[in-house]
Amino acid sequence: MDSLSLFCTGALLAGGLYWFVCILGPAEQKGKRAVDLSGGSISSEKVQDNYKQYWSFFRRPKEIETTEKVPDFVDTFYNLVTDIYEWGWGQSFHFSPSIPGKSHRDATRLHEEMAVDLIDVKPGDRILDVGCGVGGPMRAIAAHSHAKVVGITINEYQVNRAKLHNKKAGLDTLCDVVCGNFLQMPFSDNSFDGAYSIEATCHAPKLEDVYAEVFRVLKPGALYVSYEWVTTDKYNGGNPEHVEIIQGIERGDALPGLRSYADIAETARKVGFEVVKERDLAKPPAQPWWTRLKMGKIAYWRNHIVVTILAALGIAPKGTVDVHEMLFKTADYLTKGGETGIFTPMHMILCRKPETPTSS
Ligand SMILES: C=C(CC[C@@H](C)[C@H]1CC[C@H]2C3=CC[C@H]4[C@H](C)[C@@H](O)CC[C@]4(C)[C@H]3CC[C@]12C)C(C)C
Ligand SMILES: C[S@@+](CC[C@H](N)C(=O)[O-])C[C@H]1O[C@@H](n2cnc3c(N)ncnc32)[C@H](O)[C@@H]1O
Repeated sequence: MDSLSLFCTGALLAGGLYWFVCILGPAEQKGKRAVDLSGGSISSEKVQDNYKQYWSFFRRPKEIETTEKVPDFVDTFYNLVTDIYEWGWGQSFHFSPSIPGKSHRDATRLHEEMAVDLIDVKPGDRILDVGCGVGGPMRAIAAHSHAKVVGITINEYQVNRAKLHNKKAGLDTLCDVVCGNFLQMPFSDNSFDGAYSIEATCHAPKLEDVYAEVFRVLKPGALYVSYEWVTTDKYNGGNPEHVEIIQGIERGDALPGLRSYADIAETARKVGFEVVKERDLAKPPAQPWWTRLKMGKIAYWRNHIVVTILAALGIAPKGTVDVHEMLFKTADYLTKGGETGIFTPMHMILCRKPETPTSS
């Protein structure tokens, strides 16, 4: 090979590698790098076992129905997926409607700001983020509203990630994060001026339990908004294809059982809330939320190769490949859920805690 063809081959290889890693690269450029993928709070050698344990819950559905076991199962799930989510999606672990001409990052931020705008918050108010993840929404909401946000998550690894991100963003004076169970929150009665939950309460085995806790900690007159994962009126439990899609979503997202849209307002009223507004934010004119999942398909293949190589080299924990594969399949089920219209991740409910207690 003469030196010119050697140079051209080298340049092509380098260009290809650059395209593969950087241009095709992760959805979120800042934050997690592939070489830092971990099993959250699970030690590297136990990731594979924990993944098997996660699946064993679904072989014994009764276990998932047992309320006390669910938070542990959800905690294990988030140890397994948090780094992959951050690496491939960003710091906000939720969907948002696509907005023509806007980036995913902007569409995500607008969806988060809408939540805080709905609960009518003033600068300096103390508000609660129920199921806060690594705090993407919390930071957008604090920066937009100047309210003080307290987030709660069951996963200790997420608490540490969220605190680190808050500090880096210079928002640690406005944002605080607590490790705890939203079914039994470590906060006093009547202590928050508002609350929101973004795609998190779907992990509660009984929605009533988490709504009752939010009701307890809110001040009278305060508002709570939630974006719920639900099946829509198009879902037909007698259709095997529908059942397969919904089961696929439940298994790949640590859900003890998806609820119907019709259960949400009923549950809110049952715990004492007044329902101010309820709407599926995915309905037209909103643009599809699942296009981002579909568009990322080539990057997911690239990620699969990267994860396989890193696990083979012992850089990523064994088991990361299985977790990644599970998410890959989940993305397909979610897309089908969106395309058929039987599922929405953004059924919005806005509730108020009455000024005076209602007699039951
Ligand atoms: C609200 C929840 C999480 C919603 C979403 C943030 C996540 C649901 C499915 C996830 C993903 C699927 C495919 C992954 C891909 C194979 C990988 O290469 C990069 C990360 C993914 C895109 C990942 C990112 C987060 C999701 C979109 C639930 C849990 C209640
Ligand atoms: C899909 S993530 C959404 C996170 C965040 N709202 C966002 O949009 O980025 C769901 C969150 O709910 C939290 N969660 C689930 N069950 C919980 C429980 N019982 N108590 C506290 N947090 C819980 C998870 O730990 C995770 O942080």
